[in-house]
Amino acid sequence: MPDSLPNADKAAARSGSKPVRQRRTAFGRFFSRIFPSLRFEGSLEGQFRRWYSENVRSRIRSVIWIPVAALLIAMLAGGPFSDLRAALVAPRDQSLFDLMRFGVLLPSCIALLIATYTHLYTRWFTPVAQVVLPVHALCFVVMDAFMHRQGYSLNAMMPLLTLAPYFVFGMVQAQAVRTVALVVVMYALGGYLGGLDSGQRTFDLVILLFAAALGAAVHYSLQKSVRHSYLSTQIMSESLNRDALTGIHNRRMFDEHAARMWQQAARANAPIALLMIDIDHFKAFNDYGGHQAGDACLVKVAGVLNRASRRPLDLTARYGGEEFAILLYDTRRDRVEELCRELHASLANLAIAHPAFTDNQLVTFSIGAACVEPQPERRVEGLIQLADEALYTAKERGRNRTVVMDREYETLRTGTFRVQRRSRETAAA
Ligand SMILES: Nc1nc2c(ncn2[C@@H]2O[C@H](COP(=O)(O)OP(=O)(O)OP(=O)(O)O)[C@@H](O)[C@H]2O)c(=O)[nH]1
Repeated sequence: MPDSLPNADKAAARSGSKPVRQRRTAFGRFFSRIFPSLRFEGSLEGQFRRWYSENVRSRIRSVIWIPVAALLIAMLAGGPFSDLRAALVAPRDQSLFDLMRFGVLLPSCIALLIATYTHLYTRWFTPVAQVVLPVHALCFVVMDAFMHRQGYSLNAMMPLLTLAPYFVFGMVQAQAVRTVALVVVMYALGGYLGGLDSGQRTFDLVILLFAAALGAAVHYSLQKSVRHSYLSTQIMSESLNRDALTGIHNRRMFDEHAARMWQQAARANAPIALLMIDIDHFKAFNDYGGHQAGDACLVKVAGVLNRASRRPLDLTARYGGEEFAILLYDTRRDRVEELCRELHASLANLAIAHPAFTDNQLVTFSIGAACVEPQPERRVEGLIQLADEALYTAKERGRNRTVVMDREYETLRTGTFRVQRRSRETAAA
């Protein structure tokens, strides 16, 4: 898919529908040239947002504690410390003021704070904060107008509230800009309804818009660098788990995934299957066709095998050299046998000629499959050993075939197969 396509067109191309032409104004085109969209393609954007919001969770929590603590102190000061309150904030009619502070600001801050400690945070925090912050803006401007009439000013709170969506609440650029726009609209509306002096209102709005624009520019460049480092970390960890030649998962990923799947299956009483696949006579392929042709053959075989692991928990990996492994979760013997037949047929369809044979013989592979129900007292090494033994048997029986083992697992003793294999090799020699 060409990189020059806009995101919407790429998504449309993937889904097979007609591309949606985005109509942009000249200003929109000019703006997007200066600030290109930071959004990632497809599911990566969702992954990034989840990662980012988890990353800023504790920071958000610590910051919300500040207004919660301040408002709780102010509330206490209204009871046993009323003289102190009179000395600090002295509006004569407290009822509206207290309604805003203790009826709206304090409960909503506490709700947000609690959310940061629970599982609700992931799904609900940002949408709720996008509503709560403009409501706070409305409260502040009403309090502002009230304080003005009393001869006090609260203006400093508004620029802080305008910057909070960018730098405190862990929102991505579009969410923060939408929230800040609402904060400014609420301020203008609240200031008008609250009867704030029009000169003061205009001055405050200019300050707010300035803070909003400055915040957006700084947030944009911060987001750019955060996204950049996220992407490099993602690419690095992906390449750590991928085989450089074939692009499928590598041995390292296989080992990690096998151990995790084993534990999961033991907990869920689910059967799992491991297929070990080894290309037949591959040394001869290299010797006659050359290493480059051998590499190309490995890539094609990996492509065939990779199609076998479509479900989320299944995995195809290059186990080493010309050997591959497929792990299948919750899969029984009959399905394994069917899948192995399909794999042999798919490879035959590719019709890769074997250069070592003159009679048009094609490249084939042998499959050793192990089907077991993991038990806590057993280890995943037993599964690998059983599949390995099945593969060895398939080779021994003439190659280009599948051998499935399952009951042997009951009597499996780690290490014994290798001993048996060696003694068989000695007897054959
Ligand atoms: N081209 C290429 N060859 C590789 C690669 N990794 C391993 N090999 C070759 O794979 C061959 C494996 O040969 P053997 O283990 O003797 O097995 P075989 O010839 O396939 O014999 P059987 O498995 O018994 O059918 C060796 O010649 C390795 O050099 C690779 O990345 N590229």
